[in-house]
Amino acid sequence: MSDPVISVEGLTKSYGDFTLGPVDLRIEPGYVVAVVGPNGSGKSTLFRMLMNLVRPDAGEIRLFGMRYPESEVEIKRKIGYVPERSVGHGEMTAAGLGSFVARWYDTWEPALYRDLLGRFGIEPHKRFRELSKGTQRRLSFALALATNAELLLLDEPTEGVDPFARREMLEDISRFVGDGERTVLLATHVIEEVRRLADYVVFLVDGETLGLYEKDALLESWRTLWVDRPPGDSVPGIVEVEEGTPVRIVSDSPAETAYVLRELGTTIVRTAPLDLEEILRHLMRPSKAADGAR
Ligand SMILES: Nc1ncnc2c1ncn2[C@@H]1O[C@H](COP(=O)(O)OP(=O)(O)OP(=O)(O)O)[C@@H](O)[C@H]1O
Repeated sequence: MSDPVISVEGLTKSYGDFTLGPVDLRIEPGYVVAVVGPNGSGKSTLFRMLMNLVRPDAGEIRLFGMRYPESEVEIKRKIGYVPERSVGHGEMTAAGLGSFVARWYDTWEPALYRDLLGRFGIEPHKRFRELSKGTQRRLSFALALATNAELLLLDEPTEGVDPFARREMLEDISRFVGDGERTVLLATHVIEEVRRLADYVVFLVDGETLGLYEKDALLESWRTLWVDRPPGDSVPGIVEVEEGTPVRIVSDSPAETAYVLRELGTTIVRTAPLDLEEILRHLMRPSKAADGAR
């Protein structure tokens, strides 16, 4: 069996009151995995540890079956990284940055880099600091993509980018993973990115992971049901009830919920899938409640 691209076990990192983890994660090649969580939930900290820019307090990271620090160079040559903030690029031009990054990667694609700069409207001889924030973001993205590396670690790559440019970037990511062999870990707040790109979703809330979900299975497993009367406490799977005519129910086990409702003589007027945004809101809720109870 081939090594997972990313394998993380018992990974923790604390900053004062904040603790990330323990995080356990196993990502096989060929998938796009979205890391979703509110501000300050630990997404960038996780990415920095995967890049060995921050040292974990405990736990183990393996990338392509290799470990830091002994295999740092081999690992980094297989990763294209868009950090949350690009540091030290200010005085360099897009052309200069391209030449600099190209030296590190056998897989660097100069034609793809030129094409991306052209499409993004980035003049090769302009300095990084002279570009708008969104354009700087797109340049960082172009640098990561043109590495043609096996793994992309994208930490909110479209932050500050306008909606048209964002759509183009999502298409670029889709093309990148097109052959099914490359892997992408993408931190994002943008539900559209999860919907359009992700095979799996990892939720991070206040440093805790809520597990790895298969996106399509997640979308299938939640439904809204409209019924002719309030459901009562004995009905399984109910996550939310909204009074009205009809009554609106959110269920995370719709088959069981519907079965018991029918047994009780309740009429189900209509059912519909739940959109991803609402599923995320429900999933993130229990951890908040547990926090409040502590
Ligand atoms: N170098 C550091 N020193 C002290 N605290 C830090 C440091 N880096 C991160 N933190 C803290 O760790 C927590 C998680 O931050 P992190 O940047 O990983 O979250 P995030 O999920 O990426 O947030 P956002 O969505 O806002 O980018 C925050 O409370 C942050 O203040």
